[in-house]
Amino acid sequence: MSKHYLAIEGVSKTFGTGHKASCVLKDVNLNIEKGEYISIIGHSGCGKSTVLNIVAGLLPSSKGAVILDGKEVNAPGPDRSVVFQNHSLLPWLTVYENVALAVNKTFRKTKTAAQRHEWILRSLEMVHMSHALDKRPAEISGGMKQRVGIARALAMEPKVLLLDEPFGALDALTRAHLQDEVMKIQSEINSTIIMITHDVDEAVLLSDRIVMMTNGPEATIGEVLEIDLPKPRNRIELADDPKYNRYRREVLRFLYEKQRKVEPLSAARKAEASPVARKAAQA
Ligand SMILES: Nc1ncnc2c1ncn2[C@@H]1O[C@H](COP(=O)(O)OP(=O)(O)OP(=O)(O)O)[C@@H](O)[C@H]1O
Repeated sequence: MSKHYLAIEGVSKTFGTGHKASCVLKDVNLNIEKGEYISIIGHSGCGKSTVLNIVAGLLPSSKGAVILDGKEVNAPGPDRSVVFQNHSLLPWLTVYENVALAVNKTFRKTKTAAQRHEWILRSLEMVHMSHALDKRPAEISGGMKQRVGIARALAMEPKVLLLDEPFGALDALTRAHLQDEVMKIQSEINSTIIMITHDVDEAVLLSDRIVMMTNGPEATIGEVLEIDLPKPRNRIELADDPKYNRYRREVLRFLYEKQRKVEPLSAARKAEASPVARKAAQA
């Protein structure tokens, strides 16, 4: 049995069968310790969400296994909660009720009604949403909805919090506020987090390690970068920190030099690139 808190062991994933089979992930291996903040970064379509969905138990792997705290993951469970880029709150329930739904289900047998109520209030307080308990999702901003989604996910006290581009749909300022809040919450409750991001600064700012994925098909982990910066981290101070900038450059180098994404050429650009077309243009 794995001695690590979370182990992704030799995970491969093929979608489809026969001549339509496509091997998206090949032999992904990663060990994560309790309280670690891991970011997964890689070009669009390489398989980041597939990894996250396998850890969440939403997708089965074709080969290999995910072991969480000594138990193999085979299905979704309350020990892993997921926050997606676009909030998944129920529109007919209030902020309080959205969190209550998860809390009442998870702690039905282990907490009294009064304890559950306190817990819902505390979870919403952590993300500064106590002022909007009775509002419905349509009455609050995108950033606030994402806060409630995070509160709901944390309220279930998962062993691992899985964040799939949680700040991706937010404007830069809201994004920065929410990143700071997540950093603070993580330092307070020591949660184990796996986050998918496309944002290099976000990855360096928040993570203990950045997992960089190669391009698909048959994507796997190319490099893992340890971020040895003291916490709590301050985005303004780090902007001039040589170590921070070196980490940033290393991720950028991986993405834009080592794993440069070659987009398929459009018909027009292909024609432009052909020697005949170039000659014709020069004539
Ligand atoms: N259910 C599915 N059936 C078939 N192919 C799938 C399925 N889910 C994902 N794929 C394919 O697997 C590949 C990886 O997809 P995935 O969503 O994991 O990538 P990603 O790195 O998260 O992309 P992005 O950054 O754009 O969100 C893509 O080519 C996608 O089309």
